[in-house]
Amino acid sequence: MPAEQSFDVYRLPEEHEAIREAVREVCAAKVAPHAAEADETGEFPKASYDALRAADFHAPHIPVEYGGAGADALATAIVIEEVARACASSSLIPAVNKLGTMPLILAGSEELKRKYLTPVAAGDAMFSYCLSEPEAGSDAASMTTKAVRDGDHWVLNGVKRWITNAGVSEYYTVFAVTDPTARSRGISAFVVEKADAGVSFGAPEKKLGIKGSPTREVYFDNVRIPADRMIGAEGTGFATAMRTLDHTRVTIAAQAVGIAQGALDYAKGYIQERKQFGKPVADFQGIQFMVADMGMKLEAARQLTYTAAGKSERGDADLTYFGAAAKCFASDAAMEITTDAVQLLGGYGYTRDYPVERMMRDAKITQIYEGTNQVQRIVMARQLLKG
Ligand SMILES: CCCCCCCC(=O)SCCNC(=O)CCNC(=O)[C@H](O)C(C)(C)COP(=O)(O)OP(=O)(O)OC[C@H]1O[C@@H](n2cnc3c(N)ncnc32)[C@H](O)[C@@H]1OP(=O)(O)O
Repeated sequence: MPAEQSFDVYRLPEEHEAIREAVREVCAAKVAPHAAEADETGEFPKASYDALRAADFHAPHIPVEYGGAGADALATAIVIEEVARACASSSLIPAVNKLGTMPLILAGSEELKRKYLTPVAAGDAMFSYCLSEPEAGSDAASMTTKAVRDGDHWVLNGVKRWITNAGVSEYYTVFAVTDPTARSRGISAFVVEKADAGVSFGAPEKKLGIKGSPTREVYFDNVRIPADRMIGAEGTGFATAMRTLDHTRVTIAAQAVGIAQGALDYAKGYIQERKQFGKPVADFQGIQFMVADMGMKLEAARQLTYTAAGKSERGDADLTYFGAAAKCFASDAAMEITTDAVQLLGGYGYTRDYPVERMMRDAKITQIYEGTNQVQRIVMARQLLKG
């Protein structure tokens, strides 16, 4: 291969860099200014949603045939990363729209896809994902929400917990037991609408971070839905849930990378301004070593995330491993980097007058949701050790 061509190996395509620039511009103007307020008030950042929707970044992964932007998994990760760099709560908008719709994209009928993906692409509806329950978190297959067949309908009863955008989303992918004797093979997936009779929501959770992203319980009280709202075949719901997470754990990794980048960017500016002992604190080698470690961990996390995104886009056989590895590594890195950013700002970093304590609180959830990092290690080890 000619020498000049070899420089094109292993770097982002130009169109992906262009997407990053476009998202960054929208976020600087219309998302970042509301980040502190969303954190302070705990209110859904409607201004961010409107700005993302206007630029088609609210659900960029939806395929073109359903009216979406048709962004590939890497482009979607970059959108989420850049929104998270400005406001982690707002990054849950494109991330959860992908999480909620991925079961449909992977396993739904053409009719269901057309009916439900199109309004999400248009920005007229959002989609949430209902897997966890009060007693079924890491052990997702132990869920007890039931769906019982009644003629041409299914009737759902149960409670889902930790549901992002609950109450704001119009649509919900709900996993429910259709055969209690078959554990994971007795779980099926359904589309439920907020407007369906018997659907209601709990009080907003009082959280440490991502405060602008609503997290509530969802209650199903004799919710009667048409049988054609089942996603895929009966009994395939758990596998669909896991396949979905293989793809969307990459988006959590991207969110973690974005939060960490936001914290590093802020801390870099601060230490060059802040003077102690007669010079900027950035001139001290102890501080320089901290910044170097932060940058190094961040770039390693980003590279693993983008590699996993490529595998998500292609549907590679080792996506399960890479999705878990990227989510686990990037979220641990984000926690370390944001904590160090607070340290670099000293007492100021510990106050709400500066954004890094928010970023540190926001980073914490990335080690927990879409499977704790302990679950990610179970997933990775099983993949590494399988025959
Ligand atoms: C406060 C802030 C808000 C918080 C918001 C939180 C929102 C969320 O995070 S939603 C999701 C959170 N939950 C999770 O991530 C769940 C974590 N748990 C898991 O991932 C799984 O339960 C896990 C990995 C522990 C494995 O569970 P386990 O019960 O041992 O299942 P396992 O025996 O491996 O698999 C069962 C079946 O599923 C299939 N399966 C498992 N993984 C996959 C996969 N990746 N792809 C396809 N099929 C799969 C298996 O092949 C098996 O099928 P079969 O019975 O036909 O052989």
